[in-house]
Amino acid sequence: MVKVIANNIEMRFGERFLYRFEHLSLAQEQTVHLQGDNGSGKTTLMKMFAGLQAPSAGKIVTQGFSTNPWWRRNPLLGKAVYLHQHPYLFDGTVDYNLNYAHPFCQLTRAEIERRTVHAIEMAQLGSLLTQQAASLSGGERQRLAIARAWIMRPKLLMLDEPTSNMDKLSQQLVLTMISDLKQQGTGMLISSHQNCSLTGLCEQNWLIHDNIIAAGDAPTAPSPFSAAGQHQQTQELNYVTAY
Ligand SMILES: Nc1ncnc2c1ncn2[C@@H]1O[C@H](COP(=O)(O)OP(=O)(O)OP(=O)(O)O)[C@@H](O)[C@H]1O
Repeated sequence: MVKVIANNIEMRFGERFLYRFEHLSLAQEQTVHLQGDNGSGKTTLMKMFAGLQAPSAGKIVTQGFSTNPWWRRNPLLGKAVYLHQHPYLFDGTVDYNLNYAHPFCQLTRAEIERRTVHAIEMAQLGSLLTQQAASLSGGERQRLAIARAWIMRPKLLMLDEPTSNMDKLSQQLVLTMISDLKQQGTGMLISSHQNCSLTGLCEQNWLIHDNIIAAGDAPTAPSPFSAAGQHQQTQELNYVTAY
């Protein structure tokens, strides 16, 4: 079981103090909704859990990942996938972007090919395969980035505002891919300001407020596939920080 554990963390950028917390961890088979106002530090937290940003103080350790190659100093890089709200796509076609990650997948060639065909279907990218990725709409870019991640079947996935700017159809397609990854055991940290189509999948909630991060169970939600999937947060949160 793969796990990232953050202990006694403090995060600031110069004079800008974001938060302190004692302990938070993200493991496979765990799905967390990360909430907070603009600028509260959601992206920063996800980057820390993906090994892309070092905390100002404290320690982030990992469990269960394969040994790190000598040339990669950070044990998290390349193992936990972070998807930005405006995902980075490579110059080239949609097809090229879908195939780009193949050499980094720890799956057999046949399995990768099978998953690629399935991802194209799920994200409805079939008619866009020869189109330049740079010319895709915002929603199509997100679908492509999530399809690319789905093919790799990461152990941990950070999704930064994954459904912002998406219409209902794109949200539904992304929901199908993310639900599928959840069933396959991928641990996920999903950020959004409000409840969205994906938050019904989360069993935990981390809320950034007043420079602390409160962790608690997410309220029981109706199926995210139903029209009433966008539920209200009502449950009280347990504060895990004590500063
Ligand atoms: N590399 C950096 N250098 C300086 N300040 C930064 C850096 N990265 C982020 N910040 C600042 O830290 C704060 C938190 O940024 P972050 O992007 O994590 O917030 P967020 O909760 O994801 O915001 P939003 O909901 O608007 O996307 C912001 O005030 C931002 O300007």
